[in-house]
Amino acid sequence: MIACHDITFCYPGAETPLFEGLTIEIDRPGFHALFGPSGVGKTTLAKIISGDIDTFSGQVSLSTAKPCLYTFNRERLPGWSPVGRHLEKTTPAGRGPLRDELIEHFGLSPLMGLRFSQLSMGQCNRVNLLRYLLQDFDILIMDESLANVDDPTRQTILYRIKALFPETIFLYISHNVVEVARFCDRIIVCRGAHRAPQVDQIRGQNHRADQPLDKEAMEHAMLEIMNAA
Ligand SMILES: Nc1ncnc2c1ncn2[C@@H]1O[C@H](COP(=O)(O)OP(=O)(O)OP(=O)(O)O)[C@@H](O)[C@H]1O
Repeated sequence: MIACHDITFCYPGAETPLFEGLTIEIDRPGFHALFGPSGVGKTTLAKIISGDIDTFSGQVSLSTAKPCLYTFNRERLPGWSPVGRHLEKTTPAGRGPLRDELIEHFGLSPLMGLRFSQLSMGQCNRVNLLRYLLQDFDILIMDESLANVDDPTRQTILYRIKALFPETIFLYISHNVVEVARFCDRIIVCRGAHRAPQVDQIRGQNHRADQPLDKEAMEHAMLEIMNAA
């Protein structure tokens, strides 16, 4: 459903390519991760998949009917606008009930009367992610979208997204090894163009709120991810 084949990409002026003949595949819906050290190219790969960067060689094929959206933390929001009114104005037709459910589960109800300029970074990031979840998409890339959000709230949000969108592909970029091992199905570990293989794929716990958590398997996945990175 996401297939990147033989991708080579170099930023203009850079001495070495960021990716050289990189191939990755995600063949089923669910919650997957892009993981790896800072600067290894996760955001760049996300932008190649979403179509924001098109100056690469190789092929990207997305076999989905609806678009692939890319969202990141610190996205620009209309600072002067009251949050509730902005969400009402931008909610697509028929998505009001989903919006209201997400507002409640993302812990945003008390903020609806405030302006964006009055929100914390973590509050802005939650509202921004919610705006994307109301759109039409088959793939959503979440680039550190829950940065500055406390762990219990992140957990609630991730469980809710997984329950509400079982047929969608999420590509979750995060530096939190515990989180990706727990919530994600496949973890694509980016290792850099100079290493072979450039990426490794690890199975996570893909945990849902109504399941028991296999802590031993999760710790094993965390070790595998750390060793691969
Ligand atoms: N527009 C750009 N022009 C030139 N180089 C860039 C550009 N954007 C990113 N880079 C470089 O490409 C490399 C990969 O950046 P990228 O943002 O994809 O990494 P990342 O893995 O997402 O990092 P982080 O985890 O810190 O967000 C870095 O060395 C960065 O300096």
